[in-house]
Amino acid sequence: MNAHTAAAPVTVTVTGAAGQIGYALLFRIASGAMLGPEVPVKLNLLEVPQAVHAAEGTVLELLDCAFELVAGIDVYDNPAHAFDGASLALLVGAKPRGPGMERADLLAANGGIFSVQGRAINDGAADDIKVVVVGNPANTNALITAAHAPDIPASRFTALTRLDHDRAVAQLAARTGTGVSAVRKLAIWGNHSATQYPDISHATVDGRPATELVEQDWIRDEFIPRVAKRGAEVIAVRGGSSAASAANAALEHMRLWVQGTPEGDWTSMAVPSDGSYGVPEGVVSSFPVTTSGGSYKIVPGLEISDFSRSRIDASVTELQEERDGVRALGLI
Ligand SMILES: NC(=O)c1ccc[n+]([C@@H]2O[C@H](COP(=O)([O-])OP(=O)(O)OC[C@H]3O[C@@H](n4cnc5c(N)ncnc54)[C@H](O)[C@@H]3O)[C@@H](O)[C@H]2O)c1
Ligand SMILES: O=C(O)C[C@H](O)C(=O)O
Repeated sequence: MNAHTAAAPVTVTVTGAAGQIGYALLFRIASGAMLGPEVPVKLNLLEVPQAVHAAEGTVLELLDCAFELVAGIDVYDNPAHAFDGASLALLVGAKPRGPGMERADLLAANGGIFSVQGRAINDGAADDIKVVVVGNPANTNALITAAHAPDIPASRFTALTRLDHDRAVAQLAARTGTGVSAVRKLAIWGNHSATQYPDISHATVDGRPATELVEQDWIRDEFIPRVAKRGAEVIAVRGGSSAASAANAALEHMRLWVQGTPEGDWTSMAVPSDGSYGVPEGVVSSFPVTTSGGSYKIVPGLEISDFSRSRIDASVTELQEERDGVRALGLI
């Protein structure tokens, strides 16, 4: 089957389309890297009015690629129009963190964006809508978005921690002198922030337990902080927040959610907790998940060591504080 005989196009809404991540993301979605080579896409791009012109410039380039799978592209500055009929929504548009800023600084600045978009998704998106929030603070922004979409199951509102997952895979592969494809069953728990817990307790490298291949000191003193603070490292070295790697991770998050995780592996997604692993229900926390048939499932029954418990609890406490913060601001 080729693009011309395939099913109806899937409407994909991308916010922040004129930004750095948007520029690294849109061409790959349009090429079929997210939904596969047989699924046409209709792209709805949302921007603030002052950036619509720049987004239209990106559209010119998208058209110049002559991607066979693109069934149409529209640019909007009105969320109600941009989310109309959307099956997939990648909420990227937000103000990024600059040097020296913590994510908490962004809560008030970005929170308002997500309440408006949640309402628009509630009112106009397709029944099968799946949402990933990329804009920071991503977990709490997903919480805000879901809170304003009461007619849609909260489980459809997720946040991006696949970037942290990929960073952790790359660090573990480098340390063990293997390729990234040898690494399985890594997990990111908690918040997409410096408190996150990249966990290799259950990971394997070429089928061997990762914990037998690396030292505990390295895990605690190098691996965890390196992964958890990688966003700040990129900002310091690059002079701007990660863009192409974030776009790649957002695409992978959606690709795996729609197409399923491979047998014998997991991904990490921040999802509204169902109470698993003692994470209070409703808190949007990262977990190891498997996906199949367009649904995800938190990996059940993992043994959690005392060390892991304290790391997970610390990050979840931060998420609860963020939730209290946005509640105090009237955003949920
Ligand atoms: N979760 C992650 O792993 C991760 C990784 C990297 C970056 N981020 C976050 O992603 C976000 C975007 O980063 P970027 O580098 O692309 O930033 P950017 O400043 O280059 O682009 C952001 C774009 O969003 C647009 N925008 C702002 N408000 C909007 C709104 N209400 N509706 C639609 N568009 C809006 C801006 O006009 C801008 O074009 C930031 O919040 C950044 O911190 C998250
Ligand atoms: O850390 C940031 O502010 C950007 C992003 O969330 C990242 O992890 O690279």
